[in-house]
Amino acid sequence: MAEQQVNNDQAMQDMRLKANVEKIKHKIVVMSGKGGVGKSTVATNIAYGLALEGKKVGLLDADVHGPNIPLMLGIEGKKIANLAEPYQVHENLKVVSLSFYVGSSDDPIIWRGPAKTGAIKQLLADVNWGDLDYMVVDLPPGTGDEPLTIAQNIGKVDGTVIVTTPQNVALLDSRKSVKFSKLLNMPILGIVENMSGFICPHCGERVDIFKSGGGEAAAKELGVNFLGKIPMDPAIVEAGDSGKPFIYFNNGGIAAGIFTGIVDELITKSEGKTTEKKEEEKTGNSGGEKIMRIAFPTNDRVNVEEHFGHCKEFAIFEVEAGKILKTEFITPPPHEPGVLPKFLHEEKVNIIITGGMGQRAVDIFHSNEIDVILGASGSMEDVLNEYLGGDLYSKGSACNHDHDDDHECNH
Ligand SMILES: Nc1ncnc2c1ncn2[C@@H]1O[C@H](COP(=O)(O)OP(=O)(O)OP(=O)(O)O)[C@@H](O)[C@H]1O
Repeated sequence: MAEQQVNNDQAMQDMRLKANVEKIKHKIVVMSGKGGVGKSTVATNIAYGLALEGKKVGLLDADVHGPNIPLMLGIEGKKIANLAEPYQVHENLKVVSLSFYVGSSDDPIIWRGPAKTGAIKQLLADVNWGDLDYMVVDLPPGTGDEPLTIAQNIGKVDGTVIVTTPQNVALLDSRKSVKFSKLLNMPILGIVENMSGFICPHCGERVDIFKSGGGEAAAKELGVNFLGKIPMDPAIVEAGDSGKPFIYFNNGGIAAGIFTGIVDELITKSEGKTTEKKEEEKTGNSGGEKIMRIAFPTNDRVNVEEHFGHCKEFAIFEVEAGKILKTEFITPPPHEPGVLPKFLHEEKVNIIITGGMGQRAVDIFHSNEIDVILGASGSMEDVLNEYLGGDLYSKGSACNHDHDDDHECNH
């Protein structure tokens, strides 16, 4: 009799769970081969980024042993009045963490497999998630009970995001997650290489403290998509500790741009289309396509000259909808502070791509409505194709000496 009651209860829970997950359009599962690689940071920023794009999002912190998400969202230790209601941290973002249901946040959670499985199923079945565009699930590291429970109960998943670090062991760490995703029929949305290089807070330049590119190489070798390299940025820790995710502050820096790019790619992959807002950002125009004029300093008409202030000429590529309409070479006036930004503004240039430049010069270009991309070297054609393919981002100054035009970083 008692056994039948248990079976009935389980069947009822399965029905509620199914009804709940059917109301969620897209599901993204964030996982990693090992701990401490920034999985929760990536999951939180993805969820918040989707919410900022106007999507209705639920973030499920399924990391039974180290639920960090409440800390990152400033709701650590908050008591939930009604345990069936998720915590609303933004008008578009609801959060549920296992930490809501245990005593102190300092208490270690020691649960065995069946208890973990039961708790996660309950969060899916009995929390009032409502209609959602996305559910983002932050899994504990590895491939244990929790990932299995999620994969078996959440229904069709858009895919997994695998977070790793830049070192060589990334391949080893990612392999298990890739295998696990494939075994459970979860498509892989891509690998994120986190803590990849360090962004100098003084000049914004990227320094590769550890090795770089492990995650990217792992993606290549495992034949899966690479979503991007997120640098180590002190602002990410500060944001995490302040209770608002990094993407919320979007400081216009490299890491913020990469996070936003990842969110964008996930939307494209999940929904098969780019957001209208992003299209506008790409074209700079809410109507038709905008013609862009992209300038490179050059001395030989082939390669990018790293020092924009001392180039013989500027190559200007006129581009529309990713196609080069024309190329011209113009001779600049003698270099004096402020002269070249004004000159290029008059030439209707929108973007300058070069090797190095001081912050003061960058600011003057910005005040002349010209975007600056730094760290470029080699053939202009390759760099332009990288830019048009969306793979080029500003890496800070490419040169490692002080610029006469006020590059002041002394790291
Ligand atoms: N790109 C980054 N730059 C600087 N700090 C970062 C970055 N990514 C994560 N961190 C910091 O590293 C710490 C660990 O990150 P996080 O909790 O996201 O890792 P995790 O992989 O989820 O860990 P766990 O194994 O406990 O689940 C946090 O303090 C976070 O703020």
